[in-house]
Amino acid sequence: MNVHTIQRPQATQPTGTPFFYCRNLDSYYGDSYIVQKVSFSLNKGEILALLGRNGAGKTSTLRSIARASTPELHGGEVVLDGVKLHGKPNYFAAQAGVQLVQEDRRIIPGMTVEQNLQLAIINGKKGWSFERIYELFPRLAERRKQEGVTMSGGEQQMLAIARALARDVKLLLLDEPYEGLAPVVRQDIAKALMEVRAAGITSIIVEQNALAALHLSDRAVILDTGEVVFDGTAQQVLEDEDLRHRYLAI
Ligand SMILES: Nc1ncnc2c1ncn2[C@@H]1O[C@H](COP(=O)(O)OP(=O)(O)OP(=O)(O)O)[C@@H](O)[C@H]1O
Repeated sequence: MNVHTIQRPQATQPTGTPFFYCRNLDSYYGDSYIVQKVSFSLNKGEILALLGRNGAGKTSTLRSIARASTPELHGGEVVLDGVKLHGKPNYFAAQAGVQLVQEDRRIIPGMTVEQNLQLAIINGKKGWSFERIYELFPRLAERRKQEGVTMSGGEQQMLAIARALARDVKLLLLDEPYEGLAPVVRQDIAKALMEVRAAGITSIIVEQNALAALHLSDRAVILDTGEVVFDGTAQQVLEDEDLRHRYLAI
């Protein structure tokens, strides 16, 4: 499948109470004010590309939404499916359905693919069955008895996404899912993410390869020095050369 030709419904700005929103997020590393009044919202089942140059604050925003321990969220609201994630202990976000797939993939050494999946569901609500996950990623099915860290980068990325799906994920946060992957493997990941989207799961993708992310996404938010400078559809960014040049250098 060519992701460039995927037909997507027209993305719209959420009206009423959106499925997900963050409002005026303020996050700090120590005294450094990094995420500055970031706000955006998403409809259920949409993919949002969170873009910007190096150091713009993409990963920090993603981590703030996931309520990771750093950067520290000092202010703002994060609401998913009507549930407030701000003002709660950090672990609550995962319980409420936020899953962050980090750039380094975090596959547990010494464990097989299947053991990595089993470990993911030891605590908390279960999501997709292993059968359904293996249908999405046949490569993982073939390698279920193989030690996870001995697989290729693409297969490890599949396992990292699979672990999130094994949990009851409502908002999938992907930090650089294409990092270090060959184009053909990126296509496999893109195809899987479109299937995840078709299953109604909402995703936010941070990706250096902005064009690839835009072709996959409904919506786009661009950050510059920790602030939102654009919030609209992915199509708008694809069509606006000035905008792309100014903030994404593409
Ligand atoms: N652990 C940290 N401690 C202090 N400052 C940090 C830390 N992590 C990131 N920063 C700073 O926060 C700012 C935003 O970084 P962030 O990683 O969120 O940007 P990014 O847009 O994801 O960049 P990249 O595309 O290069 O990964 C940068 O100035 C960075 O140096």
